[in-house]
Amino acid sequence: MYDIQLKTVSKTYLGTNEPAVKNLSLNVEKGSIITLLGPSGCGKSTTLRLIAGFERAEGGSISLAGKIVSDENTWVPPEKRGVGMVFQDYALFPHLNVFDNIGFGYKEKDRKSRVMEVLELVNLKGFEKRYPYELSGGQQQRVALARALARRPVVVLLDEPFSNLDADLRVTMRVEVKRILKEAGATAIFVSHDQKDALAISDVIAVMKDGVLEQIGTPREIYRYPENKFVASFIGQSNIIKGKISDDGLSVFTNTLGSVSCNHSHCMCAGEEVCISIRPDSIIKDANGHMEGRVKEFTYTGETIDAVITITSAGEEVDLLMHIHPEENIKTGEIIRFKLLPNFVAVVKNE
Ligand SMILES: Nc1ncnc2c1ncn2[C@@H]1O[C@H](COP(=O)(O)OP(=O)(O)OP(=O)(O)O)[C@@H](O)[C@H]1O
Repeated sequence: MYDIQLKTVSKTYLGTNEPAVKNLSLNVEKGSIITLLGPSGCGKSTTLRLIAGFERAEGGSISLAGKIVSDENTWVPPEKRGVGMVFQDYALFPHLNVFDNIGFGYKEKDRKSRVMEVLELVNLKGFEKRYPYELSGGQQQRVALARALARRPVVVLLDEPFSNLDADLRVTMRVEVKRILKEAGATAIFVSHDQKDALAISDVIAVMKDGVLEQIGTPREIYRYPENKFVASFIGQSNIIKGKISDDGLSVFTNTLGSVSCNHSHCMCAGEEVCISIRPDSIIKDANGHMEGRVKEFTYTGETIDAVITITSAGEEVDLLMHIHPEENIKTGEIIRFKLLPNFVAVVKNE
């Protein structure tokens, strides 16, 4: 059962020529967390606003919990859609304490017990009398989430909820927000331009570009089998190299790396011009490796050494980014031998 269904939804803002969202179709299963991921201006927030009812689509239909809330004949206003929103700046009422922020607009008989229930869910029991200015960023975000969940919404929409948090807290809150949403059994859509947030929190990632859905899949599918160059480069680091599918269809011939075995996620024909996406972790430094490259530059990050090596073959040069164990000592100009592991080598469309 889908809690959220978008069918060929489009939206063009007044005074603009290009649609912000073009023919977008999306199904979100009940209880799952999906992230709309993409660069600035790709239409993520517009999609969220269309679902919430803050914007009106000019085509297509939107259903929440099986009921149409927007199509050419139907318009359900935002307050009747059963949507809980968490904004980037949390949008808490500064003059209300935590209890009243969470219970704001909630008029059911169980107000007190419901507020206490969600306070417990977000680990803020004992904070009910504090005001937003007396809370840390992470605590404010928990209050915003508790407020969104209090009314038992059909779906929770979160617009860049981690962007105001510092790096450490961001990592903690990813785990915490996921736990809270899962415990509440909520169906949620996140909007993010941060691939790490998306990989960590989502059951499904929908990658967008220029108002169009480029690829949708689990974090593993998206990372391992990117369908095109944009997705490969946007999610994680990737080396993109041109090549041609071999006659048996099992590998790709490249000028610089020779024949490379790949994970084929898409049907490719022998002789087809493609690209391969090689994740840096697939390039393994190995004294017995059958390929070699010269270290062009490197950066020590603590967890790894990010090294760019130049491979020269048949008069062609290509730079590859690889990860080297941080205990290793490498020098610029040094020749290192390596091998390629096929795990994170994927064939992507050459477009
Ligand atoms: N109210 C508006 N009027 C006109 N154009 C708009 C309006 N809101 C957004 N746009 C345009 O629609 C496109 C999509 O914007 P949107 O805010 O959905 O992108 P986004 O992916 O959420 O970006 P960001 O990550 O920067 O928030 C952009 O080109 C933007 O300039």
